[in-house]
Amino acid sequence: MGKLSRHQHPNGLEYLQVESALCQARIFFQGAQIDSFIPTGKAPLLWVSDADDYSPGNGIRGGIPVCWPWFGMDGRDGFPQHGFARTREWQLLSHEWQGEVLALKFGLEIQETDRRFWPHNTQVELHFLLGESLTVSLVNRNLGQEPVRITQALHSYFPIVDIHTLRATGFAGARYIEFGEGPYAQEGDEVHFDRETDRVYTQLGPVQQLHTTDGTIEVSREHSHSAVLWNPWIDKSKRLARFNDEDYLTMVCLEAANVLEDALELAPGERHCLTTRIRWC
Ligand SMILES: O=P(O)(O)OC[C@H]1O[C@H](O)[C@H](O)[C@@H](O)[C@@H]1O
Repeated sequence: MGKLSRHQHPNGLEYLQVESALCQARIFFQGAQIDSFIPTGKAPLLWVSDADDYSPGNGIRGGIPVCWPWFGMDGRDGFPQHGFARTREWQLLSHEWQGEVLALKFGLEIQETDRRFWPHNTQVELHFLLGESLTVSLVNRNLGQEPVRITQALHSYFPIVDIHTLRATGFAGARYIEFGEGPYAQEGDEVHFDRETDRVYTQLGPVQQLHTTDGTIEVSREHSHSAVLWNPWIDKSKRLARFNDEDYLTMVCLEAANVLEDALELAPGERHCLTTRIRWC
């Protein structure tokens, strides 16, 4: 059995450290945000900016921020981009070793001050399976009497060595909206990067690959037909908080989502589980 321990970052945030025969991982209570996952004998599977100081109240620039209960801008005054879940404290509900695989469950209690953003009676949990691969599930339950609409994403940041040589595959047949325009039909199966890319894909198949010079990362999704593919390129990198000007060279985001026509419409009593699985292959 591996080891699970609780620590505090020098700047205040508390986190869980996981060490097992299969992997090492670090998960912060703020946002239930994993910022490091290293399968044993392999390179890190998640990217995080060294410009981030892990100060409380900001989402960490890397790993997997949870965008919930809306993705992007809600449009209403004062509603934060990508929802509020990524900057709130989550609670650890359970941990269970399944051999060398660790299962962790976190829950978010909606505070009174957040009721203006989210007056609905829902339950949200984030589940991790930490083994040779990383599986993350965002689980929603509608406990109220009215249908609830949610848009969401597991905003995964990946290390890709060099954006100029990255090939992202698995996009054939999908459609995307970019910078508010489209939908465009995806041409071919592959995406290359030579400019700012901010695509919201729909009708997307369940598995994509990121081919880097260090190996191929496979990203698969369940109960999700949409994903976001993002690299800020040169100009936007200069404007982003907790991000170095050159960081765009070594990261890409491929975010398992339920957005646009793939948004959740949860009927009373309904449960939905968005899952992403990430591994070197
Ligand atoms: O800076 P953040 O609020 O974390 O957002 C980072 C990025 O998230 C998504 O990928 C959006 O599609 C981008 O437009 C946005 O810039």
